[in-house]
Amino acid sequence: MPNRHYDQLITARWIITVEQDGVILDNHSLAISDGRIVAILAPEEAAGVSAGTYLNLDNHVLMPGLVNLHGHSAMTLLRGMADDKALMDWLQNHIWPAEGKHVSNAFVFDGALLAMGEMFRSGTTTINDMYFFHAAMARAALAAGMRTFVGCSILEFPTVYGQNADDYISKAMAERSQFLGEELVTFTLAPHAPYTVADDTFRKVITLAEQQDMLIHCHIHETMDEVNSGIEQHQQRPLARLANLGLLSPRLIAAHMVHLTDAEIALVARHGVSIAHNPTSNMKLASGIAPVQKLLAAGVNVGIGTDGAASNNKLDMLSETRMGALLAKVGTLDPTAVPAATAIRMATLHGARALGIEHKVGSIAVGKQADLIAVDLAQIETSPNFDPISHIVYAAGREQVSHVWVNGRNVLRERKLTTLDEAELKARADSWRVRILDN
Ligand SMILES: CSC[C@H]1O[C@@H](n2cnc3c(O)ncnc32)[C@H](O)[C@@H]1O
Ligand SMILES: [Zn+2]
Repeated sequence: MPNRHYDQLITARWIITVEQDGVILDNHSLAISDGRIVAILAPEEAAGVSAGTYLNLDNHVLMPGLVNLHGHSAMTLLRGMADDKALMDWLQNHIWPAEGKHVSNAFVFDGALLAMGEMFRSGTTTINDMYFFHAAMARAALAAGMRTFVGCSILEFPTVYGQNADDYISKAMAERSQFLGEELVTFTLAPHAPYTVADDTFRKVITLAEQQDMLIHCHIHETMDEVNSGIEQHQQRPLARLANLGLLSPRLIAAHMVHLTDAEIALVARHGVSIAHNPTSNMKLASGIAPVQKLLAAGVNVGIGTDGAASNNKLDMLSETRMGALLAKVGTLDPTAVPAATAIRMATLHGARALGIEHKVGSIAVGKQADLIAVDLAQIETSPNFDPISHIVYAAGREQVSHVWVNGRNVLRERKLTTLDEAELKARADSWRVRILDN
């Protein structure tokens, strides 16, 4: 092999590529140039290579960055405000009133930066978000250096951000136009849920998404109440209503999908819908257990999300991956449901596939962007180490995430954020706490 020069050479004790379940590369190196993985080198190949920087991760797993497939980043500022409630009580009596008083450009910017700090420190490199004040969210993404899908919320009723569905849509498209061409930022259309969005609006969203080639991100079948009240109001289950409207397609990311019949699982499989599974939020709001094992068996692309920090209350994709594996087992009484390698694949490649960026991120392969994380396994909590894949899912904590790169840029180094000021993030969060308590 010719003695090539690369920007960075990262050598790790173990590399989990996620290209093939269960495969681990020992003591291999990744050569990175211009933010991309340009070579995966065996020890003897790496010996003669030169690079701008060298990093040896002797006790670490190097793996693709985690893709958080459903979140509301700015809701970090409402963390711990309303716990131990069911979804509708939580939303209508606590969260929506608080959002009505406090959400603004500044709230979204500060809350999103706080979220990104927390997400980097737990190994997330991509967030698929949905909230309000999208330009503030996009500015936060660029400041932090996080790959971000900015979901533009659409509802029928007024909030601090919009008056009605048309207003939400026109604001979304105007804000999107300011960020076209930004590699890290992609806008999506986010009709909130079947119970807050009318048929005509769903039709407009479908047309616009097709015209502008945008993804659609929507909460669907999160609770039994949602399904039952949908039947009362529309004489059909919400998913059937959405299918009749033409919403089901590969551009749809359906968040939650907890309550599904076997026929509905076949329906979403047939239409190529992706699902964002949010195990902790579904447990905490007592929404139920999504039929993940059946969905995977039917060929549905299921990724993992945290939901917002007001319903989780962590933005910790490593822990969420563990929860996804555990909840599948308890939900089916089958310990083989969602094994560790599958859980990792869901948290990485499946998320990337849902977002249409599987060709760029989600696994470690030559040609992909260097969205990577390193997890230090030389800790008491992960000793002894028979199987790094097992440890990533079942034993390691987010405290063990040592390094994170997005597009080859090192945004977390030895657990220190490089693009964000930790003291400033905490100070701003606390000043929001004071403001919220005063009102
Ligand atoms: C359209 S996104 C913003 C909107 O959604 C609310 N929200 C946060 N978490 C959930 C959830 O799990 N189900 C339904 N709605 C949720 C958030 O508070 C915003 O108002
Ligand atoms: Zn949500």
